[in-house]
Amino acid sequence: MSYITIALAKGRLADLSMDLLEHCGIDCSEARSSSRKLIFDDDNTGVRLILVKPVDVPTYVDHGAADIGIAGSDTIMEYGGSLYEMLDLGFGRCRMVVAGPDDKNGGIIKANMRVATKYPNIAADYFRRRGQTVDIIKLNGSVELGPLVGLSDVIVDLVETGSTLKENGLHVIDEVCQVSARLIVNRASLKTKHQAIMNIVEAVKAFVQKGE
Ligand SMILES: Nc1ncnc2c1ncn2[C@@H]1O[C@H](COP(=O)(O)OP(=O)(O)OP(=O)(O)O)[C@@H](O)[C@H]1O
Ligand SMILES: O=P(O)(O)OC[C@H]1O[C@H](OP(=O)(O)OP(=O)(O)O)[C@H](O)[C@@H]1O
Repeated sequence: MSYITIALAKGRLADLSMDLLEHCGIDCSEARSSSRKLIFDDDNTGVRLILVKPVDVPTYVDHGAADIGIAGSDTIMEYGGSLYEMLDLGFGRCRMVVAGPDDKNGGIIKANMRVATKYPNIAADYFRRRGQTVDIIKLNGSVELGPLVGLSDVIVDLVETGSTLKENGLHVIDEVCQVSARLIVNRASLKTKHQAIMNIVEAVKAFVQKGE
């Protein structure tokens, strides 16, 4: 059987992504309940789900190992590549910000600042557009530690409730962009499996629009 493969992010987007697909008739029950398995076939719909690290969803889709992916716009933007971004799914909403120990007025922005971030491409692009030379330090988590231990002057990271910043004495200096989950499609798959992919895209779109 030739499946349509959908890459889903493990972690905080997983449940909402599976809710969405289940509303579109795709069985996610095994993917929800299984602990270590990574690949799940629904023979009724011809959909294969694969579970990957959130940051890797664009990689699987860009290389054609998945036809469709659901990922945060932060990871899609950071990856770059030539993916089709088909839908804003409206969940996983947060903001990408520059934050530091001083607020807007005090935090601005000395020459040759050190910027800690999980998003080196987005951060570099933001400061390049401001005409500012910075030193980017790539981290993989707990980014808020950077300014607290003298690793960096500021961070570029996600803020949702603001409690991580607050509990670490950091303030938003500027917003880089809004973030939400997106449905992405491999360029070649959209040509070679057009109808099957558009059936899924249209079903997801109808469900998302109903919730708006
Ligand atoms: N408060 C938040 N913090 C981080 N990401 C959020 C938040 N709210 C929504 N998101 C979205 O959820 C996506 C996945 O986040 P998640 O924390 O599951 O993965 P991750 O940060 O890559 O973690 P890990 O490295 O532990 O796998 C992010 O890329 C972002 O689009
Ligand atoms: O504004 P808040 O609601 O506090 O959410 C923001 C925090 O959540 C994310 O971290 P995550 O939980 O993914 O952990 P990480 O440090 O390992 O990236 C993000 O990187 C912030 O640290």
